[in-house]
Amino acid sequence: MIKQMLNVLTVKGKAMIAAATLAFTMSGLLSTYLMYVIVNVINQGHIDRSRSEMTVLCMLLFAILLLKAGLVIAADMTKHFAGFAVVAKVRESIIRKLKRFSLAFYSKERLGEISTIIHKDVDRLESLVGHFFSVMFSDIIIALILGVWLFTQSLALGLAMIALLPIAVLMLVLGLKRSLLLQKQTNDDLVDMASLFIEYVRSIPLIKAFSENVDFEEKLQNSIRKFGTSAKKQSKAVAIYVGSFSIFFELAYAVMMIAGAVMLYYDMLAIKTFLIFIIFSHEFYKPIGKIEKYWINFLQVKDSYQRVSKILEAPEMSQIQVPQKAGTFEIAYEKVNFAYASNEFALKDVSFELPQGSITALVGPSGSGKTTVANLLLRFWDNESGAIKIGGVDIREMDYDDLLSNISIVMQQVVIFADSIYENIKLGNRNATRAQVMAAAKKAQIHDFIVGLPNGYDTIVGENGVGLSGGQRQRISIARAFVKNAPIVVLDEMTSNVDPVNEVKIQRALSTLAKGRTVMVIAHHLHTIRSADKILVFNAGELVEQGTHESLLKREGLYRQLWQVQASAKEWEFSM
Ligand SMILES: Nc1ncnc2c1ncn2[C@@H]1O[C@H](COP(=O)(O)OP(=O)(O)OP(=O)(O)O)[C@@H](O)[C@H]1O
Repeated sequence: MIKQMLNVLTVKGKAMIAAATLAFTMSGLLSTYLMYVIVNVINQGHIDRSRSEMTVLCMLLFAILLLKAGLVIAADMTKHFAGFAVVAKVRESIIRKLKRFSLAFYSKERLGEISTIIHKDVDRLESLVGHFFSVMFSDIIIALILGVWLFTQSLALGLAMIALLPIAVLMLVLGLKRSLLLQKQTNDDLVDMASLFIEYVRSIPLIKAFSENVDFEEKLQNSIRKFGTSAKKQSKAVAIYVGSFSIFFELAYAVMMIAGAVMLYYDMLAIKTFLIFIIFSHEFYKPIGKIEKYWINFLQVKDSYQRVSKILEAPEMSQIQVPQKAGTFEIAYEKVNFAYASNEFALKDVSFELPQGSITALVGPSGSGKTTVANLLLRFWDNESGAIKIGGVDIREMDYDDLLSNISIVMQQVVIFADSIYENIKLGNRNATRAQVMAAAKKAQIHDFIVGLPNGYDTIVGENGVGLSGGQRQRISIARAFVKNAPIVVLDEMTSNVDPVNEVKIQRALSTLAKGRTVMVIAHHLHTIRSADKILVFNAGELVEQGTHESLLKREGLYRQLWQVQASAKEWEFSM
């Protein structure tokens, strides 16, 4: 696992960990050397020596202290740099990967998971790989060096020093394994309890409206009790194994002391050697005493590491080696079949064409597959069979960034970032000048609104900024499409009601945007797309009719029915 985690690091990161380990090791060894000098002084009675010798000794001690302080500062800095390098590298890799997944990857649970990974898991990796590794490695190296040295001082006392360690470590490992099993149960119970709490909070309005919901509350209380019981069971197990480990660990030291005292009594050991063992065995025992801490850290990070690896190793959307470019921008769907993994819905043998520069509307009952058809063009998902072509080139043969650069998207749910309006529009084209952004906003009918804001184009919107209405958001999104100036536009018409002024502005902006481009509109209000060049009518994943508004009305088909339903709904609205 250590090896896998180190893989997260770049060569530079690994070098920084090695440097931090070296600095910590040297600093630790200097501390022991300092102690050794003092032991020697006490043992050999140097106190009576000449003044000049004492001065040299004091200066040596002082130099060692200074060097040690310098090393600690260097080690601390490098370990933090290594930590930052981990965070930056992992987050960058995740961001790069996220863009390369098809949308099938992003289920609702995944979104929560990704956010946990980016925030919590990467930080944990940082703390372990960056901070913990160097300290742990140096503890082990120091212990090994001191262990070997102590054995050369006295083999017998060395053996006494380690006599009980295997039992202590065995107790600890067995206990930790049991705790691991119990931890899984505790975690499962915690997840159950948390989900029930979320469900409870979400349904509070319902619970308030329909008297008390005794059953639900009882379920919640049971889950709290269940979690409490498993948490207690785990704490008990942990206390028992930590306790037994401590007993054997302390006993190991006691055995060494007793053995040393006996050897001293029988003149088998010099007092200085005994003194050395008493002082330096602490450093030798240090990493063993910290095993539990290391283990717990590893367990926490293991989960985080696995979640991070799951993302970094998840299969990406297929990328072509020698990408092709589209020269023209007519679109063709040829016998396209596609199904989501999670439900029955499927697009069946869908074929149609969108001539370059024309407006095509996708209509049909809710759930008939209009959005799915549009999403396939953006390769949010890949079709299973058939082909989608732009200018005769299969979109899977195009470079993905190139494909997206040819398409502007105006969706219903407009994502506004917590930034200035200017930056939000510029998102459509990073190279756009301020004048181009303003020209786009004018064409999108949003310029007047923006200049009326306190800081004009520099007003911060989105989270913690100025709020925008649905209509204004959509016009920002249209402005983004204008600055992007892509030859293809995919448009999801708004279903929610906007006020008549906003609606007129949006319609005007969209008409300007559509000029000279190949436009695919997912239409919900049939009256807005009457003048489209072509209307494609979908039903349950199949393309059932296509033609102009007039030609489709003449046929006694689904379009006519939908038209009549919408017309009668309007009449009903007026007669209310
Ligand atoms: N991400 C998804 N995962 C699984 N199924 C999906 C997903 N998105 C849509 N579907 C399903 O595919 C079917 C078609 O959905 P789609 O959004 O394409 O229809 P639509 O015609 O655009 O509907 P609406 O007019 O209501 O927006 C629906 O049954 C829907 O539940």
